[in-house]
Amino acid sequence: MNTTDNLTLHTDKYQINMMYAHWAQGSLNDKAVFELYFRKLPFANGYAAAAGLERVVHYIQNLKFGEAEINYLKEQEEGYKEGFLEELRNFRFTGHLYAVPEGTLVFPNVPLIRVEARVWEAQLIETALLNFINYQTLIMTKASRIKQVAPQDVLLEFGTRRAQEAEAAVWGARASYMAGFDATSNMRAGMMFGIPTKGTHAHAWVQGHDTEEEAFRKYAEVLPDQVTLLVDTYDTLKSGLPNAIRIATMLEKQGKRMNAIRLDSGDLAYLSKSARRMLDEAGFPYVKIVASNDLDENIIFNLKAQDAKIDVWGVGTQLITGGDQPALGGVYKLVAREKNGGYVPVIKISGNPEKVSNPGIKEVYRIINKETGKAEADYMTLPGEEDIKQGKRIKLFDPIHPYIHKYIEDYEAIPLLQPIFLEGKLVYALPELEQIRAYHKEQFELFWPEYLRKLNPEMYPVDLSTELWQLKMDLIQAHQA
Ligand SMILES: Nc1ncnc2c1ncn2[C@@H]1O[C@H](COP(=O)(O)OP(=O)(O)OP(=O)(O)O)[C@@H](O)[C@H]1O
Ligand SMILES: O=P(O)(O)OC[C@H]1O[C@H](OP(=O)(O)OP(=O)(O)O)[C@H](O)[C@@H]1O
Ligand SMILES: O=C(O)c1cccnc1
Repeated sequence: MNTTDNLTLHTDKYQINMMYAHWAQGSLNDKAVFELYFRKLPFANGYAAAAGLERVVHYIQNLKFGEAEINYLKEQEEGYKEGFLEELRNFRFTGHLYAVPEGTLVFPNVPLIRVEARVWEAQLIETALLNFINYQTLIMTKASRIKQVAPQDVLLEFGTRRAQEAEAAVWGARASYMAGFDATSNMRAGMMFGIPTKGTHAHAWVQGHDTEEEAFRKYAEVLPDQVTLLVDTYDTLKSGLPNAIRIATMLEKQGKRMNAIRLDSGDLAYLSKSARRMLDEAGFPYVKIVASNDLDENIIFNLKAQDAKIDVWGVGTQLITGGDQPALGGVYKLVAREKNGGYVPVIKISGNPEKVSNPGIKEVYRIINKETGKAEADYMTLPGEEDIKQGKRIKLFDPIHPYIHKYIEDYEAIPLLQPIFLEGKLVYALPELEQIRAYHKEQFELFWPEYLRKLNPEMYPVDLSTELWQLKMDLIQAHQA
């Protein structure tokens, strides 16, 4: 095996082949503009939470074809010529990259990233950008849904053992934390990102002793300030709880308080209520109840409806894998290309109206109604449009049914895309994780609850300016002709 930390070849072969063809026909320096966006929200949610930018920044900064990469390319059946490989030796990202900050609530068809670069730079990075943004945005959105059903409870990310490999585990842990999870069980994620870490113990600890009580006692002797006992190895109510209560009693004699018990099987509503009663009656109202076992936002919501007495939720598989939706379908599409010294907009036509791309380089604004303080729509324009910059009256209309429209005058237009790299130089100070978490939380204030609810949310409007809409119609017509 040839292991490598260099992600430059973390791309699809067709990107390299297109780069080669651009080199061969002499167009490698032509500029191109690509936008990354998704067309459909995951989990039938009303919003997604943007994530992945930090990983993108590190990736772009470290792009470099080293000798190992060049040698590997030499072995390929395509027979790439030496001149091309020589060009790759000098490769670095020299373009502009704009992005929506991590933690922003985002909606279908809004560009999350815009890349303006030499065509072969822009082409190379497509695969990795989609890989990072699709996964992290998916997991942050899932975590955000879970946070919504248990906003006051403690949420622990337990997914590593079921994650789609190691990098997914740590970046998924980070995405969960940004969405409002309180800690992760993954120590590497804790070390890499400064996320708080938490852990209880496994069934193996109990099975590895002669009795459950002995296992609990030994654990409490070694970690008296961190005692959370897993009570379901043999019989939750008949054995686990009475033994845990013995340990809580022992700890009190030492002037200490047991943290919690953990339930990991059975009817979590019934068991948590029974456990709460037993703990309270024994004089331990402060001992918390942790639950785990294939939880997701729907089960947690249901357990709360059943008045389950659970304070802390450990969520693994269903969070870190996306559960009911294993991938976000974000795409990266060419929207403009250099021709005769300027940019010309391009479009991708499809029989499915939702798949027809929005042409041209676009600015995206979140339109906030000043009277209500709430977001009215996201609004995409072509770069030169002045009305929005001067705060003049704009028309908001549904791009598929344009007769549905209204005008808005008293608004604030917040640009969503921030410059991250300009001419290859990083111009963006990556925010601290805590800042992203706080920013994500604030985002919810901007939206009416109808757009945010977990089940059957209203669709938040994503509109085109009249000029942009007209350009799209003209290009569709031109192609049909
Ligand atoms: N009261 C409840 N209401 C709804 N769902 C519940 C309730 N209690 C547990 N669940 C969920 O139902 C599922 C039960 O799965 P399963 O039958 O595999 O668990 P188990 O047999 O009790 O435990 P295990 O297989 O881990 O020993 C889990 O996803 C769990 O979170
Ligand atoms: O259920 P999740 O949401 O994925 O959370 C993580 C699970 O990992 C551990 O289980 P373990 O690997 O020991 O397997 P088991 O409990 O399913 O037998 C833990 O006890 C949780 O049940
Ligand atoms: O700390 C725990 O209880 C834990 C961690 C990972 C997976 N399951 C449980």
